[in-house]
Formats: sequence, structure tokens, C-alpha cells
Amino acid sequence: TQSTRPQRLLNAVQKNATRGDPRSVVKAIDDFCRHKEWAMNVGDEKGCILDSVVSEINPAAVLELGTYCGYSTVRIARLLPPHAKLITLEFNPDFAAIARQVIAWAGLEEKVQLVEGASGDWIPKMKEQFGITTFDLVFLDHWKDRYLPDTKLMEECGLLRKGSVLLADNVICPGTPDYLEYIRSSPRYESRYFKSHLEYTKVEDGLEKSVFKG
Ligand SMILES: O=C(NCCO)c1cc(-c2ccc(F)cc2)cc(O)c1O
Ligand SMILES: [Mg+2]
Repeated sequence: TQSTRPQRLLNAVQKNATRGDPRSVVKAIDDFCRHKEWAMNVGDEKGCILDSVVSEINPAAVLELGTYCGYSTVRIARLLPPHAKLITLEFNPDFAAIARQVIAWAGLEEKVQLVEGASGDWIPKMKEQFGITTFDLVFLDHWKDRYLPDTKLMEECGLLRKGSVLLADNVICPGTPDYLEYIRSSPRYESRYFKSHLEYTKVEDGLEKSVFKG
């Protein structure tokens, strides 16, 4: 039977990365995607911007929307302080199954809770299911037409506090025009665009960092 790209990506991790070494897992995926098969991980260039935002916030509670194969999950979780928690939501069960194994290979299971299902269903249940009050950081990297409705849902569910940071991938390519329009014109957010490139390519893309003002 034919393997899938996520399965081939996991094979590359298990072949080339050291168990329990998150940095080697990140490098193995970047090498695979740059030299073997492109895949829609945030990648090394935007990943460095992600790292700097995570390190600046030093978050205790992180929500990632869109796990895919777990590349950004590993990038974020490797920088979290002890006892900090990252909840990552993935709709696609095949992606989730691969991501669990990538996260385990990196030795980061203790810091990560991967939840399978639709973000719109799970966001209203965050407090009761996971004992979350508010998120310090949200990384948006799922279906691009869900960024705006899920942001409004997080506001309505009281999951954002003064100072919570939203970091959104792909605001140029594939693009999230309705989200950008909303977040840049809302008086409740201070936004800044970090210009970069679509993972492993020369195409423009970037991250939008937005601080909730409460
Ligand atoms: O759809 C995306 N993510 C949610 C998946 O569940 C996604 C897509 C792309 C991309 C794809 C095809 C292309 F031609 C250009 C960009 C890139 C990304 O970083 C992404 O996150
Ligand atoms: Mg992305």
C-alpha cells in the first residue's frame, strides 16, 4: 500500500533524529521538506520568528490550532518552561496519528495535549475539559477560513486576557484576508506583520502577531 507524505515525514524523523532531542526532530523535518518533499510545516525561517515570540512570552498556556505533523508543536513545546502546557487541535485523524509519534520521538508528550476534532467544537469546551482559564499564546495554523471565526469564538468564550498573543501563520500565502482585515482594524488588538517566506520557498508569506488589549 502507498505511504502518505506525513508517513514519509515520520520515517525521516525516526531515521535521522535522535529520540528525546527536539532540535534534531525539527532539523530532520526541515531537511526532509527542503531536499525530499515539500510539506506545510511552518518551516525554519518562520519557525525562528515563532521561537522568538514564544521565548519573549514564556507562556504557561499555549493553544495551537492545526497540528499537521507536529513540527510547530515540537518547536513551541521545546521552549516551554516546566509545567507549562500546550494544547494542539487537529481535525484530520491521519495527521493527528503521525503528529503523536513525532511529538513522542521528541520526548515532549508531557508538555503536549493533542486533541482530535474541530476547533469550533473544542474551543467552547477548553475551560471545562482542560482547566484552562486563558491562553497566553495562540498559534493559528489551521484552515485559513477558520482563523476569523475561531478568534471571535475565543473572545466570546473568555479565553483571551489583556496581553494574550495571537500569532497567525500564512496571512499572505495561502492568505487569510478576512482575519487580517478584522484584526488590523479592531481597537482591541495591536498587530504587527513579520515578513518572511512560505516554508522552504522564495514565495512571500508572513506571520501576524496580535496582542489582545482586553
Ligand atoms: O492549509 C494549511 N494548513 C492547514 C492544514 O490543516 C497550510 C497550507 C499551506 C500551503 C499549501 C499549498 C500552497 F501552494 C501554499 C501554501 C501552507 C501552510 O503553512 C499551511 O498551514
Ligand atoms: Mg501554516
